[in-house]
Amino acid sequence: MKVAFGADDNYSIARFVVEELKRRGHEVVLVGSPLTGKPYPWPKVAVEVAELVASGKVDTGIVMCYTGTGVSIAANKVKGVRAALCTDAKNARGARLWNDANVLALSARLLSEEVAKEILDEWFSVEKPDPSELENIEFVKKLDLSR
Ligand SMILES: O=C[C@H](O)[C@H](O)[C@H](O)COP(=O)(O)O
Repeated sequence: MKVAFGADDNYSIARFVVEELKRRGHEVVLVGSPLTGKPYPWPKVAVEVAELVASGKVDTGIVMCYTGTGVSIAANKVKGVRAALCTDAKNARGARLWNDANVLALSARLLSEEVAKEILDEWFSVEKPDPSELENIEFVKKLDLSR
């Protein structure tokens, strides 16, 4: 898969996730600090990754900041993006299965290498949302609260 990855700082766990994605055979498009090594504002990281996902230039996106909250909030401002802050594998599975999430938000503060691998396992193993959730997912897709 083609995966956009962005982080606001050059966290060691960010570098680990990028290497893990490549090891799994994904093509990684880097946004922000893992590319430049310099701090990059979290809203910019999130919106740049989200726009790559919304435009279909990549298959999925991963955003990371210290808490994971800022990037998840900002990514969700981009129409067509459903970003989910996931702190463990079960929530990552739920986000794909029940929410059809297309951007994974991660917390550099909380994430260990072991949990990162478990989260990626689930994120990439769910191919389609649960049919029983399609009505809810479609409802969310149609939401446009911009005034
Ligand atoms: O939600 C925001 C993120 O957790 C940031 O990573 C955190 O605020 C640190 O950002 P900065 O390095 O700009 O202080």
